[in-house]
Amino acid sequence: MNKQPIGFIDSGVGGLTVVKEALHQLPAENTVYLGDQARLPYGPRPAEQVQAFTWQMVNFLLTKHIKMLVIACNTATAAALPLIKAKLSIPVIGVIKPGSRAALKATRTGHIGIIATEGTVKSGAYTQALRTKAPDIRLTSLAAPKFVSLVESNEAHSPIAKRVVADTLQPLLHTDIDTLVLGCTHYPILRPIIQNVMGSGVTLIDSGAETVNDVSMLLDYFDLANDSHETPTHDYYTTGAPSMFDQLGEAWLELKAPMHAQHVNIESEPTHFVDAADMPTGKTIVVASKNPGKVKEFKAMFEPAGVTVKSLADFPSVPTVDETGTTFEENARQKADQYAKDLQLPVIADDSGLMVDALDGQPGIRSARYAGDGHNDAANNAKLLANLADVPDDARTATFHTTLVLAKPDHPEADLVVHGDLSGQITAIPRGTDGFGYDPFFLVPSLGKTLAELTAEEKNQISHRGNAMRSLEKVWQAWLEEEI
Ligand SMILES: O=P(O)(O)OP(=O)(O)OP(=O)(O)OC[C@H]1O[C@@H](n2cnc3c(O)ncnc32)[C@H](O)[C@@H]1O
Ligand SMILES: [Mg+2]
Repeated sequence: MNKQPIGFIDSGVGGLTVVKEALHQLPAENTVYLGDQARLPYGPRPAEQVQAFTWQMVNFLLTKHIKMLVIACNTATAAALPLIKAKLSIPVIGVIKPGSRAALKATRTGHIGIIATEGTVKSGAYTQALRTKAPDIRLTSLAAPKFVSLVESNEAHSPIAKRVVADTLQPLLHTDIDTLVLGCTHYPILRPIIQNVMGSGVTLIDSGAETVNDVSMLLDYFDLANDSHETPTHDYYTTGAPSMFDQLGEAWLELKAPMHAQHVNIESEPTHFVDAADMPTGKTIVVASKNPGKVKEFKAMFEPAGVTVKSLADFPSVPTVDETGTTFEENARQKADQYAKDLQLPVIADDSGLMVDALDGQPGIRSARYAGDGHNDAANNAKLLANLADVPDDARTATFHTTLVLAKPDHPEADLVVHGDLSGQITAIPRGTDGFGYDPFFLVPSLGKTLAELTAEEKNQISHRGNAMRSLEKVWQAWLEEEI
């Protein structure tokens, strides 16, 4: 007895045509499904990209402890099945061979038609699978790239669908094809229209449904079937919008209860096979910034200690957290706490800025948008100079400040907070070309240079951010390892 779920992956909702058959043929099995709707369609993508995306889906489903994987997508099967099969220790089943077998069984004229995505047609996977078994079989392949979007946009029963299907299948009419392989798991949703266009003399082969026969056989062969009498669970995940997934899925599977698909982000999953033995033993921390300069600095600190560093660029769909606090610390906490909660990973966030004494600490937390929303350094500098026009040299003192906050998911009380400062003076004339922001106007009196006249390394030795990082260096490891 094995209660672990069977995993199904597809570029969208099409793989549900396989799940439908699985629910029918294998009603005791637990299932987990992932549709990569955010990156659909797979059909026109290069094979290497389909392989990378497929690995990301597989790596996500492996975290659900699946006992068997069904690649319920012809494009992904064509591009990645052999690679994935070679690496995983669980049985992996694609949709192409079962579909081919059924087509050979069905044909009488010896002429089989195949409709599929461009990627599947180009791969020649069906031709190869069919010719291996029947070298003399006659085959006509046709790409039907528009069908996937018809299904995903819930147009499968509309008059547009009828027209598109009729136009696309035109080249197959008036041939002696008596069997047509629906070589994409989305296509069975269009089955009545396809059948109508092809006529009743043509047998349609649903590659996905045929696949479930193999799943059933392999469950028995490997003694993996679930013979418990508990009510099975069916979990659905999509990288796209769950509401759309639910709508299409509930209708197709004729569910009585709501589907409740969950949104997931798989973009940070590895794009290749990850051997459990190669998994980083350390932890992951996310830098709450897309600024590559900042990310690089944090990598230099964390990675030598075995910590994987990611940034917001690795999680494109996580909602942006606004800075609405009144202090650097409030802003940094806000970002760290919210991103940690959303990503369920430890996060480091920072907030920094320039405080000018003669301006009562302005621009302060508004440094990035001093001259208005957006990050316009030139406009910010111009406003700063104008406001300091009447202030004598010795009164133009200022401080750069950084607050860094490390947060763990759902435990804001355990935040680790460090600060760093750098004192200096605002010059009237800009000097130097390095750095960013207010650097050309920020004079470090002990060096007689502005920050823009220092190399990145020299700046880091004395800067507010460098000082905060040095404070953090002593304490972050203990904090990260501490269980809460
Ligand atoms: O929050 P992220 O996306 O990381 O980017 P940001 O530009 O808002 O970055 P900060 O909060 O760290 O900085 C706020 C502003 O303060 C100024 N600033 C901060 N550190 C600076 C430095 O080292 N040199 C010059 N200007 C700096 C600069 O104008 C920044 O846009
Ligand atoms: Mg900021």
